[in-house]
Amino acid sequence: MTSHAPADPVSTATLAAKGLRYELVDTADRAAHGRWIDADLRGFHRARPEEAKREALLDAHGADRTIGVYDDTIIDPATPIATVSGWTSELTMSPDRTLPAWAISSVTVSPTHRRRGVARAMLEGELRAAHAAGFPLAMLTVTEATIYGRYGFAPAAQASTITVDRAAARWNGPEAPGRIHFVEPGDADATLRDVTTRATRRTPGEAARAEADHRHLFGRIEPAGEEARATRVARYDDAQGRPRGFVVYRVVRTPPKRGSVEVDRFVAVDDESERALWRFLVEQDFVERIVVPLRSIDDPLPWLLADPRAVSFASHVDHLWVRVLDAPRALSSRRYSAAGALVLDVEDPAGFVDGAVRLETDATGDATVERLGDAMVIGDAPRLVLGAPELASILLGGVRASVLAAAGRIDGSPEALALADRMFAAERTPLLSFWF
Ligand SMILES: CC(=O)SCCNC(=O)CCNC(=O)[C@H](O)C(C)(C)COP(=O)(O)OP(=O)(O)OC[C@H]1O[C@@H](n2cnc3c(N)ncnc32)[C@H](O)[C@@H]1OP(=O)(O)O
Repeated sequence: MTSHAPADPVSTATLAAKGLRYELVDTADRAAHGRWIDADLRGFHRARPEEAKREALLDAHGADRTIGVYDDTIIDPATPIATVSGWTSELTMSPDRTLPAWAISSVTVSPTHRRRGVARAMLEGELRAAHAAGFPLAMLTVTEATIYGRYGFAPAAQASTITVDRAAARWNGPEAPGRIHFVEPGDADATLRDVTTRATRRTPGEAARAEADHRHLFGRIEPAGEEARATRVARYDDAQGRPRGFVVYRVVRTPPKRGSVEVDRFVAVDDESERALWRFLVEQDFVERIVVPLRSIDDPLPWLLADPRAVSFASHVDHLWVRVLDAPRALSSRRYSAAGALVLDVEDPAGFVDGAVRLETDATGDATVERLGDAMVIGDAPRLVLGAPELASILLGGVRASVLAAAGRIDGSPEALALADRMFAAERTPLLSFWF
C-alpha cells in the first residue's frame, strides 16, 4: 500500500457521524505533517520536539501512510485529535522466508477525545485498508497488552530484557575467529543496513526496518543530543573481514561509580557473530551490569558463561503482535517442522479469516493450504477450532497450540494438538528485536 492509499471509507463515515474528519495527511505539506507529529508525541506523553528534531522526524517519516482525525470545533483544529501511521514491511516467517506485512504505529487519541470509538475506527480502518491492498498480515508493537486483542491481534513473538552481572560474568564459550571494530554510524551506514537485513531474515518474528528506524538507530534524529553523542557502534567482522553483526550501545556512568552498558540494538547474522558481540559486551571494564532489551527468551548467553546465574531474564510475555488477514497465504509462507494434515477451523467475527482451511505439510517442511467451503466434507484430518488471535499466536511457533488449549483458547483432540505442536515448532524461537 502506498503512502497515498486513501483513508478507509467505512471509518470515514463512522467518524463523520461523530463530527470528526478522518483523513490522509499529505506528508509533503510539512506544516500539516508537523502538527500530526506534535499530536503523536503528545499522545504518547512525550515532550514537544526541538525544531531540529521535528525537521528530522518529518524527513524520516515522510514515506509513511499517515492518517489524522480532526475536530473542527476545537481551539486548534489543524492539530489532529488522533493519529495512526503505517508502512509496508516484511515479516520473517521462517529463516529466509518472508511475507509482506502492514506495520501499524503511532496509534494515539487525545485525552480530550478518548473512549468515543476513535481508536476502534482507526484500527478497523487500517485492517480493512491493508486487507483491500492484499496484505496477508498486519502487525504492531504495543504500549498496553489489553488494547489490540479485540481487533484480532495476538502476541506472536516474545522478548526478554537480559541483564548481566559483570563481576560474575566469566567467558566460557568458544573464541571468535574474527575481530571487533568501532565504526562511526555515518561511515558504515550501508554496511550496517546490509547486516541488519540479513539478520532480519535469520529469525522468525523479525521485521524489515522502516527508514525512520535506521535514522533513529544511527543517531540522525537528534545528532546533537547527549545520548546520540554517547552512542557507540561496535561491529564484528569474521576472519575474512566480512561484517557479520554489530551492537549499538552507551555506557551510562556517574563517576566515581561503575556504570552500566545499555544496549540499543544487538544485530547478528549468525551464531559466531552473536557470541563475539556478547563477549565484547560482557567483558567491558569499569561497569557493573550490561542491559540488553528485546533478546530471545532462548538466548544462548547463560551457556556461554562459567556462571549462568550471572545472567537474568526479565520476561515480557509479548512483543510482536500479529493480525492474520489471509490465512492460506500466511500459513503457506513458512516452513514446518513435521509432515501432516490439519484442518484449522477459524472463527473471526471481523470476517477476514473466518472459515476452515486445510493445511498439509510435507517432509521438506513446505505447505499447501486450501480454504474449505461450507459444503465441503472435512474428511479425516485432525481438526482444531480456534479464533483469529490464536491463529496469529501459533503462526510463527511462538507458543504451542497445546498451551493455548490448556488455557481454553483452542479446541482439539489430544492427537490434533500434538500434531499441531510438532508441525508448527519453529526452527528458531521467534523474536522481534526492536520497537516500531
Ligand atoms: C501500535 C501502537 O501505536 S500502541 C500505542 C497505543 N497508544 C497509546 O498507548 C497512547 C495513549 N492512549 C491512547 O491514545 C488511547 O487511550 C488509545 C489509543 C489506547 C485508545 O483510544 P480510544 O479512542 O479511547 O479507544 P476507543 O474509544 O476506540 O476504544 C475501543 C475499545 O478499546 C478499549 N480500550 C481503549 N483504550 C484501552 C486501554 N488503554 N486498555 C484497554 N482497553 C482499552 C475500549 O474500552 C473499547 O472497548 P470496546 O469497544 O471493546 O468496548
